[in-house]
Formats: sequence, structure tokens, C-alpha cells
Amino acid sequence: MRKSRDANPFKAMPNILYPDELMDKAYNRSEKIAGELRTTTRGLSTPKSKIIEDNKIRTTASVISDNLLKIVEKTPSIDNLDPFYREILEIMVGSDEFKKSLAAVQWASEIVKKLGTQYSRKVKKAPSPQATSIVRKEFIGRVSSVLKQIYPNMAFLGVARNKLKNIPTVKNLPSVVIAGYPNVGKSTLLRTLTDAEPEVNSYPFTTKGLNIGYTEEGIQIIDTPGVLDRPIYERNDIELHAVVAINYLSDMILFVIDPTEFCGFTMEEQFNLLQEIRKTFNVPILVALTKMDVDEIEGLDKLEEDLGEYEVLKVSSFKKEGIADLRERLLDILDEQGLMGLLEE
Ligand SMILES: Nc1nc2c(ncn2[C@@H]2O[C@H](COP(=O)(O)OP(=O)(O)OP(=O)(O)O)[C@@H](O)[C@H]2O)c(=O)[nH]1
Repeated sequence: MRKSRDANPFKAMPNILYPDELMDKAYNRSEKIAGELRTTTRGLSTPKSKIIEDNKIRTTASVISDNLLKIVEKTPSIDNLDPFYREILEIMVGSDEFKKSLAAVQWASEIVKKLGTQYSRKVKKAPSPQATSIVRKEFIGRVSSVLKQIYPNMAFLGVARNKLKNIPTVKNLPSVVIAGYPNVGKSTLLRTLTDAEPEVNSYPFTTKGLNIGYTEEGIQIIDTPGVLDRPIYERNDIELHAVVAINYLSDMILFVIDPTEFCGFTMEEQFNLLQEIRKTFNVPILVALTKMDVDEIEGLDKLEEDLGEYEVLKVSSFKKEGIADLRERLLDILDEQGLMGLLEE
């Protein structure tokens, strides 16, 4: 049985502060602590300036290092990502650059922490108040230069987060993906099967969005305009990733053929696309012949013969004929794969 799909994992990514915002945050925090120390260090043997500068260094280091570490910890690790979201990441921002940027942020977090320890030691050894202040300035200079180095990575992650966090979550339900040429009757069939207007969820890989509907039993039916509606060889790189992403979403395919050819595609073209989808997707396929309310469809017998190795159901969305049988078979096929348990989760 397939792995449970989590909600959009990128939602957990924290807001990415730009390096100067991070420096400001650290500065404000260290000034606040310094203010408190000015009133509470009376009577101590260590000179006040040393205590204050040391605290400023340690506070700055921990604010920056912790903020950077939080980015790394709250960002989902690519290796553990649900494959659907991994494809989305690849399509939207590129996973290599994403990995590289996270590694740079982790590196910076560690370096800033080390600099904090190193300069805290230096300040303690400084011979005079002027010297402590010089040590702290040097520390700030080194931290700024580390942050400057990771500026492109932070900017990249900021943009990536804003793009990724808004991707709609695909529910972790038994899922049927509808495929077939344009105009064969896919969206009408989706509406008929689910008795409702589908939700339109926008994803980066298709300008038309995915139309998602739910049957009363809780099955998720996904229509994929622009993704599974023409031959693979006509696709560019992004579209190929989209096919792969959809592959991860589907527990089965409902392939729709319009034997009337009113859709503008011949039966042969539609059959060939079906064969291609079968090679690409490793899930059960059910074929629906639509528009069966149309009289005397020429060549229907030959098509049915060609479809011999597939399970085929005839339907008319207009007359609501064959719909109950189709819904039942979808349930059976998903059940045979042990997926109906997802409904109880
Ligand atoms: N006769 C008849 N026509 C239908 C039936 N279902 C859909 N149609 C018609 O077929 C045409 C295409 O239907 P859609 O449901 O939009 O087809 P689609 O495959 O979703 O098209 P795209 O959104 O372009 O991919 C429309 O004019 C529908 O009215 C049916 O059961 N019988």
C-alpha cells in the first residue's frame, strides 16, 4: 500500500529574513540585554564593558545562528519528501539549488556559532575597554561577511518558500486520475460522478489547475487538464515532470475515450494515448467510453475489439447511464489495492 501523504510539507518553512534584517534582530536583542546588564553589573570584579561586549557577542551569535538553523530544521528534507512534492519542488524551484542553499545556510549557522565562541574568548582576554570594543566590531565584521556570502542562498530560499507554501494540499484519499484527449467529456464525467462542481486547485505545472472532486464514498477524483491529454513526445521538460507528479498522485487511472470523435480526435489517436499512459503509469486502468447517448457510433465494435485487454465501461454523463456501475468499479479497484482504509484515517 502506498505511503500516507502529508499536508503540504513546505507550509512549515519559516519566514526567511534577509541578512540585514537578521543583523538588526540580533543587534536589537543584544542592545536590550546590554541595557539590562548596565543596571545589574554593579559591584562585579570583571569590568562592566567586558561583560557587556561579551554578552553582545554571544547574543548576536546565538540569534543569528539559531535563526539560520531554524530554517534548515523546519524545511523538509528532500530525501524524506513525498515524491509528489519532490516533483513539485523540482518543477517550481529546482531541487539542486534548493539543497545547495540549505547547505549554505547550515554552514553559516555553524560558522557564526563558532565565531561567537572564539570572539567571546578574545573579548575576555582584551586588555582595555577600547580593545573589547574593537574585538566586538571585528566580530560583527566577520559575521556580516558570512551573511553576505549566503545572501543569494537566503534570497533563493525566500522566493522558494513563498512559492511552495501556497501549493494546495492533495488529500490523502484513494485517488483516481482522469486522463484522455481534450473534449472527450472528462470534466462532465467528473461532475456527474461526484454530483458537484469540482474544486479547481492551481499547481505550477498546469496553467489550467487540477479539478478535484469527491464521491460520496470519499474517493478523490482528479481531472488533469493539460497534463494527461496528449502524447508524451509532444511535451517539454516541465510537462514531463508534471506527468511524473501526477503519477505519484494516482492510485488508478480512469481513461476516457470519446468514440463519437466529436472531440476532434480519432479513435486510433485516443487508443494510442491510452497505450502510452499504460506504459507510463504503473497503476490499474479502467476505460470509460463516453457520450453513449449518441446513436449509431461508427467503428465502435472495432474499438471494443482493440480494447480487448482493458476493462471497459460505457457511460453517458448526459443521461447518467452507466455512472453507478462505473462508480462501483472504481471503488472495487481501489479496494482491491487495500486503499479504502485511508477513508477511516
Ligand atoms: N452527447 C454527449 N456529449 C457530452 C457528454 N459529456 C460531455 N459531452 C460534451 O462533450 C464536450 C466536451 O466535454 P468536457 O466535459 O468539457 O470535456 P473534457 O474532456 O473535460 O474537455 P477539456 O476540459 O478540454 O479537457 C462538451 O460539449 C460536452 O457537452 C455526454 O455524455 N454525451
